[in-house]
Parts: sequence; C-alpha cells; structure tokens
Amino acid sequence: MLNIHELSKKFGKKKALQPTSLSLNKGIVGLLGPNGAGKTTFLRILSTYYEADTGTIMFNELDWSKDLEKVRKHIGYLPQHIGGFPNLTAREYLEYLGVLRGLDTKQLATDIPAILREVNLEERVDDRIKSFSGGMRQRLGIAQAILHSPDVLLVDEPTAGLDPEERIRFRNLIKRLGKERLVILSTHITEDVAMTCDQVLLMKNGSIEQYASIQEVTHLAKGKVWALEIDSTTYEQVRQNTDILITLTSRMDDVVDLRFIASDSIHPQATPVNPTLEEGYMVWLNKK
Ligand SMILES: Nc1ncnc2c1ncn2[C@@H]1O[C@H](COP(=O)(O)OP(=O)(O)OP(=O)(O)O)[C@@H](O)[C@H]1O
Repeated sequence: MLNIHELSKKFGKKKALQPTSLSLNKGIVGLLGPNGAGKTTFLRILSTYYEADTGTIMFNELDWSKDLEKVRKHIGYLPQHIGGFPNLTAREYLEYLGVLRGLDTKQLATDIPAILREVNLEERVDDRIKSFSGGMRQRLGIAQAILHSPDVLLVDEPTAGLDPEERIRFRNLIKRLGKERLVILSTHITEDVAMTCDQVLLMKNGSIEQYASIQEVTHLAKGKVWALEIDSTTYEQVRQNTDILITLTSRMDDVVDLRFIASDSIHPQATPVNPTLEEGYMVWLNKK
C-alpha cells in the first residue's frame, strides 16, 4: 500500500502540488488532469526524481525520506519523453539500463527476452530503436520501467501521439501489468482512464481529489447531461448559450444531434441521458 501524507511542492511561488494525502492499493489508478495541472510533478516526486517540500511517502515499510536506494528498487517510471539511444538495439538498451541499476547480468540475459515478450517486442529484440514506431518505443519504455519487477509503476502521458491501434495495444499492456502491482497512469485523455483504470485521481491547479471508481466520477454529471436533435439554425442559437457545455455533436444534412452539460434542459425537446466519464470530468473541471 502506498501512503502519501501532506505531500507538496512549489517552484518559486507556483504551487505545483498542493498538500496532498491519499492511500493507494494494487490496481490501476488514472491520474487525470489538464496540461499544467501538476501530474508530472506528482509522478516525479513519487519516482524520487524530485524531492517534495513537505510531507511523507511510504510504501509498506519503505520511507522516501530515509530509504531512497531501496525505494528505487520498488519503483518503475516511464517519463513523458524518454531519451535517445537510437543506435542501440532493444536488447542492448535494456542491458545498459539494467547494468546501471545494478541488476545481475546473468539474470538480465534471461529476463530481457521475457520482458520483451511481455511488451510484444520479442521479434524486434535485435533491431535498433531508431527503426521503432512511436508505440513500439513506448512499449520499450515500459520494458525498461519493469526491468527490475517494481511493485509501483508510474507512467506519464503514455498514449499521446500513438495511433488508435497502438493506443489499444498499450492500454492492454497496462491492464496486464496492473494485475500484479500498483500502476499510476497520468493522462489528459479520459478514454485512457475509462478503458484501463479502476480508481481515479482528478487533478487541477496542483490539487488532487481521489475517486474510488470511474462510476463515482461519472456520477458527478448525473442529471446534468442532455441529448437534443435540432436543425442547424436552432443549433447555431444553442451554440451561443454560454450556460451550456456541448460535449458531442454529429451532423447529418440539416439535422444536428448534440449532447450538452447544463443544470436544466434549456430546450423543450432535450432529454436527460446517462453521463460518460468525460462528462463527469468536465463537470469537475468547471466546478468553482
Ligand atoms: N521544473 C520546473 N520549474 C518551474 N516550474 C515548473 C517546473 N515543473 C513544472 N512547473 C510548473 O508547475 C506546474 C505543473 O506542471 P506539470 O508539468 O507537473 O503539469 P502536468 O499536469 O504534468 O502538465 P503537462 O500535461 O503539460 O505535462 C506548471 O505550471 C508548470 O509550469
């Protein structure tokens, strides 16, 4: 169990992480927030890359302020942008990082092919990284993050820039990895969370709120989401209404289907519909 108590960090006057306390168990936790919310800062503190200004982090008996070297053995981290080494092969890259982390070289020789199999790169083991697609690089990034079998895996914005097929493949990989450990998946894409996560941390302006399930976030928009079919002239009028937030439109000839968030129906033909995670998140983001 990961226990975080009153953790905070500032950059100058900017409070990148407001005092945060939470407990997380095994499973996949989505860390969902807009750009600049503080997600990377939070993950970097957990990864030991940054030191927090205040607060404590404990994983079972391990204490971030006392046992840094031991903590690092239990943490795997895939940063938002992983560095170069385009001329190394997948195997050489993992060998190199494994040696740097003090792993046993004989053990690495058996573990590396198994890990590359786990991330579906077994056929590319001796190919140079420069020949890899974006999705393959991200999967190799996961391979390096799990090289030392960590109990906690931190993954920062992994699906940005991936094509739809790679995105699905990546999500499936994360789902598998989350069966045995705690995975914290930072993203601003609600679909990543909807498809993979058990729990959700919503983050904005450095503050984190913990939700025990996707349904809890979805519930935030209950009774506030409406569907409406109108002609395009009426749509142009509805679009000007600043009391509503349009979440989806589709247009066929002169007919516009839309979904919107509003505290009441605003149009006699609007019907209430069940919200999505995205709509729950939108309601939360727009909360004063
Ligand atoms: N090293 C730093 N020095 C100064 N300010 C920083 C530093 N790192 C982050 N910040 C600021 O802290 C805030 C949170 O940034 P952070 O990168 O953690 O957010 P994020 O949610 O990960 O955003 P993104 O999705 O754009 O990466 C931002 O206002 C950012 O400008």
